[in-house]
Amino acid sequence: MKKIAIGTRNQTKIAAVQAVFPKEAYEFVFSNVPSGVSNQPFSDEETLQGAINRAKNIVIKEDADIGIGLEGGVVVDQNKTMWLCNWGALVDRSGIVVVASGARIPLPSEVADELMNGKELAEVMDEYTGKRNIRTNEGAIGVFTNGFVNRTEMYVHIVKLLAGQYEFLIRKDEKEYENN
Ligand SMILES: O=P(O)(O)OP(=O)(O)OP(=O)(O)OC[C@H]1O[C@@H](n2cnc3c(O)ncnc32)[C@H](O)[C@@H]1O
Ligand SMILES: [Mg+2]
Repeated sequence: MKKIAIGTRNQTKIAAVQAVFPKEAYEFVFSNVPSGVSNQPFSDEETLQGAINRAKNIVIKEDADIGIGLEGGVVVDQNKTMWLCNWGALVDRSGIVVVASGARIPLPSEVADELMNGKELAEVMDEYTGKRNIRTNEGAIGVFTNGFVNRTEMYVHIVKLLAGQYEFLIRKDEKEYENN
C-alpha cells in the first residue's frame, strides 16, 4: 500500500485528498509542516511556494511515497480587486513535482480592506459571518458562493489536477521505458 502524506491538520484539505485517492490503495497520514511563507500569502507566487514547501517537507517528515501540500492565499490585481487563490503541489520520492491552482472568486471590499490592514482571512471570515472556524468548514469560498462550492470541493478539484498530471507523467515514463 502506498503512503500519502498531507502537510496540514485542516480537515477540509485532508478530506479533499481522501476523496480523490482510493482508500483501498493508499494509506493517509497528515501533520503540520512549515509552509516557509507567511501565514497569509499575498500573491500567486507565494501561495504556490507554500504548497510546494509543504509537499516537500511532509514527504520527508513522514517518509511517504507521495507528499501533498495545499495552500490558500489572496491576490490583488491591477484594479485593486482581491481574489481568493489556492495552490496545490504533489511530490514523490523520486523528486517529481506537479502543481495546480484552483478556482478563484473576488472577495467583497469589506473583507479585502481588513486583509490590507494586516488581518488573516480566517479571522476576518469568522468576524464577518459571526461563526467560528470557517477555515475548517465551508471556507470563504463556501460563504461567498452560498454553499454552491465549499472549501473541500475547491481543493478536490486541485487534487484531481495533481493526481491526473502525476499519472500522466508516470504512464509516459513507463511507455518510454517499454519502447527502449
Ligand atoms: O492548517 P492549514 O493547512 O495552514 O490551513 P489554513 O486554514 O490556515 O489554510 P492556509 O494556511 O492554506 O490559508 C492561508 C490563510 O488564508 C486563510 N484562508 C484561506 N482560505 C480560507 C477560507 O476559504 N476560509 C477562511 N480562511 C481561509 C487561512 O486561515 C490562512 O489565514
Ligand atoms: Mg495556515
